[in-house]
Amino acid sequence: MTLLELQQVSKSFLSPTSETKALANITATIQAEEFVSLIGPSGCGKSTLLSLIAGMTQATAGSISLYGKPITGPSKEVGYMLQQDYLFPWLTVWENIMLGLTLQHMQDEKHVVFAENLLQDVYLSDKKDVYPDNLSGGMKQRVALIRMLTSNPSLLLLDEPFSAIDHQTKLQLEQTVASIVKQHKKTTLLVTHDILEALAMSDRIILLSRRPGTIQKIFDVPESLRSLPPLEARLHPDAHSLFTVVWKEMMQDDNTSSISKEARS
Ligand SMILES: Nc1ncnc2c1ncn2[C@@H]1O[C@H](COP(=O)(O)OP(=O)(O)OP(=O)(O)O)[C@@H](O)[C@H]1O
Repeated sequence: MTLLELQQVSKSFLSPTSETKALANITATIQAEEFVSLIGPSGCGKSTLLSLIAGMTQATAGSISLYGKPITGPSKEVGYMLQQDYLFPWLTVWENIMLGLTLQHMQDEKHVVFAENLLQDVYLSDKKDVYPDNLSGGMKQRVALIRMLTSNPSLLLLDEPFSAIDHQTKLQLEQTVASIVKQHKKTTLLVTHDILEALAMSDRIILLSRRPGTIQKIFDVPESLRSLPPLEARLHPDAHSLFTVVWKEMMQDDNTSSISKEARS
């Protein structure tokens, strides 16, 4: 079943003196319960695409629909999580989580119990009354994850949620996200710069070209990786051979990006 459909989506940012073409003619569909990663060189429009799907900005051309209905603004059906947690420092963990529900008028018993269970799943029940300043970066991201999940959105948009934390915590969080997404049958679109992370977590990987971002290539992740938890998938030989394939494709388009400069230096 198709959950998300993008038809010829383009986005330009206009200023009085210039126009930045961020995305051009993006056409793609994402099926319910699919996990898709979005990769591509810096500035190719990955975050812009997520904010369009989240209904935070409007496309310049084309259409985006969720369950066949056009996206016209933010919706309860779509959860959005960024690199930084944006927890309110003057609220406790539990108050931060409840705020999300209150703002969406969803503070009923069913959702409160759901939030309590999720908090338990990520081993943070004992941190309910703690303020964010007393949490590690990984804990803050887990709270932000639960805050997003409590309203039970169908589609999760994750914009580099693991990039601001240390490597060990990132690997643990990948495991947590993968298991929650599977257990709760979510559809997920993840923006990442980490090709191995994309291979370890996804069913498909969409590679965007450099700006204006167009779909350069879509990779199907083989069952040998999809059947494994991310930590094991990262270590599988297929992940390493596919890494090379994806990397080469990325470099074909992008001889001027910071990544290729780094690789050549
Ligand atoms: N609000 C805005 N106003 C003007 N230009 C913008 C705006 N948001 C993004 N852009 C531009 O659009 C292009 C795409 O930006 P975007 O942040 O989507 O890229 P990205 O692929 O997510 O980059 P990165 O991987 O570095 O996070 C960039 O050139 C950026 O400067």
